[in-house]
Amino acid sequence: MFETKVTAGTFIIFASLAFISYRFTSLNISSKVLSSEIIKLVTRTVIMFFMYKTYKIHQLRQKYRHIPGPKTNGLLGFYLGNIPELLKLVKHKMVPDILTDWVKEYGPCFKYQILDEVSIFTISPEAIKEMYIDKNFPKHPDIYAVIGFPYGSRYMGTSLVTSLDNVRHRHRRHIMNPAFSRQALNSFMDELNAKSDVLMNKLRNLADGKTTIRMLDELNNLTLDVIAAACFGMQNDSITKENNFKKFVFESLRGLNRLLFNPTIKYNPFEWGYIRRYKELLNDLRNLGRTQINNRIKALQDGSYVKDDLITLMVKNSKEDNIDIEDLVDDFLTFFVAGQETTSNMLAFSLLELGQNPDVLKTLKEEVDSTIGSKQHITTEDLNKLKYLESVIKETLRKWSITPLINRQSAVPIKIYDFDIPVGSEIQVSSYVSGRMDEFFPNPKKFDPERFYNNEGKIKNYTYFPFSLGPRNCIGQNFSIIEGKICLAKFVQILILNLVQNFDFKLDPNQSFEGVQHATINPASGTMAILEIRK
Ligand code: HEM
Repeated sequence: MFETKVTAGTFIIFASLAFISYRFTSLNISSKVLSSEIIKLVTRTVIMFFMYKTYKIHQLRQKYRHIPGPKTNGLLGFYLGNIPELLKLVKHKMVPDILTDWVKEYGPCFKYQILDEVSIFTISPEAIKEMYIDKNFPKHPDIYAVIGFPYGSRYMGTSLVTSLDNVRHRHRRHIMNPAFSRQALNSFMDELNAKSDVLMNKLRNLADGKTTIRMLDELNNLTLDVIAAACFGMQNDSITKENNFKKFVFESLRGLNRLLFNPTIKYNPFEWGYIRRYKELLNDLRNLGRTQINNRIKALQDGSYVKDDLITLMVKNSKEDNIDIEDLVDDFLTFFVAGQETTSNMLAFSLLELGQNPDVLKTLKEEVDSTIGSKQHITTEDLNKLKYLESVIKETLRKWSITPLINRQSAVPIKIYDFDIPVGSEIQVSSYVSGRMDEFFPNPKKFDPERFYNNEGKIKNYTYFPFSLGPRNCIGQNFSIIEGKICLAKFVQILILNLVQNFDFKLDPNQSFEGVQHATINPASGTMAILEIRK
């Protein structure tokens, strides 16, 4: 949002300067007169721009004055909105924690202002249903334009996540859905087991009761390899080796996070070198994606054996759907951005909670021992029986919903509680915030998987939506739950027949047990754990 404003302002000033210089150069006027005239015109342009903005902000504030929200402070607050207090607050808290506090202070539907934009935030289950399911409001352009084209370079482009056109989205989603069907998920079980085994083997060598392991790093490698193999038929082995693909994916996410949290970075000349390198990196990453897609196109043309996986579906349907290779690269990258870090953070938070809640860990181990014992290849049937494990994962996503915020733009007028919401408003919701409301989840700071265990009717609808809702919900949600269950089951499992055993673990007490916000919410210290072979 902020970024768009700065870009528009800069553009207007540069365009005026270019126009003025052109006019005077063509009239052949002396440089002294030219500079004083330029100064006058620039001053007039700036004043007019400023007056125009003042009028627009005044109108905007009038439009939303009936909705409560944090007050803005004086004249500066009129123009900047709530930026000054937000900048103070984010030093100590994540944005979703600030929003949680604001719900308590201003009620379940409130507004806040950032420059000349007002955002509405709500936890209303009825409004969430209306926006995400009944009316399927489109995504709001601000944030998705940045993640589609960070620093003006194509990254996720106009992919399944970033597409603002619901009709186009429906079409593409329809093509990709079969790659995540029940049958398809069954076919991933070999890869999921195999990749988790590689990680467990690596961890066994580090499980000496002394070495502190940053679990998030290890889990990041696992989730990268799993998506690469299951969706795109790539065998990278990032768990045990460094490789360019891993480097490019992780670096590209880091650059995106920097931009999201500091939109002014691209106006800082000291950062231009970094931005140039970042753009080259995106280019290299897209080249790798393009090669992968071209290989599959060729294999299909040659009649070679190919798996009926996501990349095959994408390629096969691209011709008739008028999708070009760059669109395919957008989606290729999107699956890594959307599915890799999210799942590894979910797993790292699960371990962080299990390490702090020994009773939960004990119950989980008992379930894993009694359900799969020392079986090494976990099947779908095994997973279906691991209900407590599933509750552990669901509760992790309640307390630590990985996506901090999602938003929609109201396409028609709606009412949230007693407030009329004007058409075109940006409306934000957050499963993190709803998940921390006492009225929906009593004692919300407590990690309690029982909330989800045999949970028929226990959870109020539309108060828990870590994978979003409706036609634009997460296509990979079942995939990530299965992946999480296999990985956690193997982590705590005792394997007797092969004489290899997995882990007991304790958390390094000298770490933060809080979250930190990037594009996703991560455990602040990355879940530092010391492993021992399970006795
Ligand atoms: C714990 C893990 C995950 C969480 C918490 C999560 C969360 C979400 C959320 C909240 C959205 C909606 C985003 C929005 O409205 O902007 C989303 C969309 C999406 N996710 Fe996930 N996700 C996870 C795992 C995955 C995995 C494993 C994959 C792929 C293998 C994946 C692929 C996608 C895609 C492609 C979309 C866009 C769907 C569409 O608009 O049709 N996600 N995810």
